[in-house]
Amino acid sequence: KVTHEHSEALNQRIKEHLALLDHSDPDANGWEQITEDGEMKVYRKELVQDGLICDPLKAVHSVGLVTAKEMCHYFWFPDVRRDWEETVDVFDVLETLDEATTINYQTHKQVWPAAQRDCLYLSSMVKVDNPPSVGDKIPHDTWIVCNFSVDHPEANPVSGCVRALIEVALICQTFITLPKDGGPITRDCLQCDIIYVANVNPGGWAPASVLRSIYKREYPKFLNRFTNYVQQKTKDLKLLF
Ligand SMILES: CCCCCc1ccc(-c2ccc(S(=O)(=O)CCO)cc2)cc1/C=C\c1ccccn1
Repeated sequence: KVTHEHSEALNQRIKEHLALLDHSDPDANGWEQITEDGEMKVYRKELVQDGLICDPLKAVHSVGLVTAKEMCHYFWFPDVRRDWEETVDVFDVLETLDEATTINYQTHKQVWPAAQRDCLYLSSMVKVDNPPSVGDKIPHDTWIVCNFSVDHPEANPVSGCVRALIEVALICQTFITLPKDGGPITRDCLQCDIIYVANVNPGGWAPASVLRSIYKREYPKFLNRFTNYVQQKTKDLKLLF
């Protein structure tokens, strides 16, 4: 459905990201694993565009105790962004397009000797109906958050920042193991499978070594910190489907 000027672009990106649900073996297709931490595996591809390091990043993870909607809600919800984001300085919502879509402006902490980066992007949370089912596991529900760079007349960029361009998706699926005793579904029955992809164009020169070490260090940290945050935030709340 078209509700705002970016609806078409959003729907197109969601379609492309859902192709990831075919769980094509990340170890294939040229993905190089850079981290493994329990259920979390982080992959990258080496990609240079116009002399800039634009390595695609993909992470797969599976966490208990939370639903796909909870994971996507806390990833999308602007009011809690500072609770789990630690590389962001300035964060503003420039426009709210609908109850699940905002346009955000943020700056990232400068990493010497590169110039500071900022991002101006649309962020939308969408429930996926009839997702492609994979193997024999049937997901209870599938949610996606898409963050992608857009222009906006009201952006008041922090001077000195280089505009980074992002294409990010967080896809979450809830799997439920019904309790043996036929009792109610509790958080112990939940498993949330996560696919996170991030394509960041730094928008201008930065040393390859600096960029690649930032990504190798920061993505696993962010995924661990964010998933722990959601488990803590939801542990005494009603399950949100
Ligand atoms: C010289 C430094 C160039 C890189 C700067 C940078 C650009 C973009 C981004 C970034 C990373 C994740 C998203 S998101 O997943 O949409 C969540 C919303 O914030 C949006 C933007 C980060 C960072 C810099 C650091 C960095 C890199 C990974 C992970 C964490 N921090």
